[in-house]
Amino acid sequence: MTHRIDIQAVSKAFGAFKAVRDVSFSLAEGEIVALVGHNGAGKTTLIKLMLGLIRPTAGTVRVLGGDPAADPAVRARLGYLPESVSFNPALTGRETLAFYAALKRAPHGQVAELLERVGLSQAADRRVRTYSKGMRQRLGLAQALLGAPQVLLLDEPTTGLDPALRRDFYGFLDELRAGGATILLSSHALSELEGRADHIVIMGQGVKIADGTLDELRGIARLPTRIRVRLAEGEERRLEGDADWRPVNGHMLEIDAAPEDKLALLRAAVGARIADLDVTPPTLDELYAHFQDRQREAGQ
Ligand SMILES: Nc1ncnc2c1ncn2[C@@H]1O[C@H](COP(=O)(O)OP(=O)(O)OP(=O)(O)O)[C@@H](O)[C@H]1O
Repeated sequence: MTHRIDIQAVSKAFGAFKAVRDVSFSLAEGEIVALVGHNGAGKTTLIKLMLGLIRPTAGTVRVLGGDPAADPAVRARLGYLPESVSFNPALTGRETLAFYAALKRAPHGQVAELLERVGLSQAADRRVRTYSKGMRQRLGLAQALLGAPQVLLLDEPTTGLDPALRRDFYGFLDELRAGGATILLSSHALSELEGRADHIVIMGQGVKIADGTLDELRGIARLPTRIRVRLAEGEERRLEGDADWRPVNGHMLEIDAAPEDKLALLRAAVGARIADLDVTPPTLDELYAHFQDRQREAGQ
């Protein structure tokens, strides 16, 4: 598989402070990767390293086969949406994008095309000061897409967007991925990443503490899956063969199933007369808390 981004044993110190320590991961073509971690975990530092804005203290950062800090041609093929995007409020959306197109030496024709693509055509000639947060974020994304980049680095892109706009935003990222773009997005909003990121890199205090698909992370963490059943009318308040089911709300039973017990417990549940069944695997929030606790216990 071709790696669009390859980070190998990268450390970055600011003076005596080590913001990133010995981090390795890679991003393949057409992949959406989420970089998650608490405030100060090192996410923005990693993005700046990928953008070539800063150089690693140790290790190598390769983007599109080159060194982003040394090769302007590599940087020209990257799109970046910063964490807090601020535009000149006196310019219109169209003027703003034309300004960035000139800076990036992107064809001027892309301005109208991208405004259309992010759904801002109607508002293109209005001043940015009149834009809502969602419209500004879409203008930011249009700016990141100038020059048709193969790699997009998006720092907290959905902060401040309402659920409908977030859905639109992720739909848009799916379209870009289908076109072959590689997308890295940093986020605190873990729940919204489920089912959206192909791959998750969890950072904690400058160190990578976990890395994998959601299923892989679940496999490593071995957290229980919650099974909840509602028994059919008149059924006894217990399930055969297991005393560990807890009664909930008087008419339901619940159990936290270890991965190896899950199927047997589900069979026991569907073998009884039940009216309903819910199976909830560990969420990304729970996995994140688990990996953070593990890191704390390891005293890193
Ligand atoms: N130029 C710098 N000089 C000194 N320390 C820095 C510099 N840039 C970042 N740091 C420190 O490095 C650590 C990692 O910061 P970074 O911005 O990468 O975190 P982050 O994961 O993006 O956090 P957030 O979610 O709050 O944006 C922080 O403790 C920060 O204070």
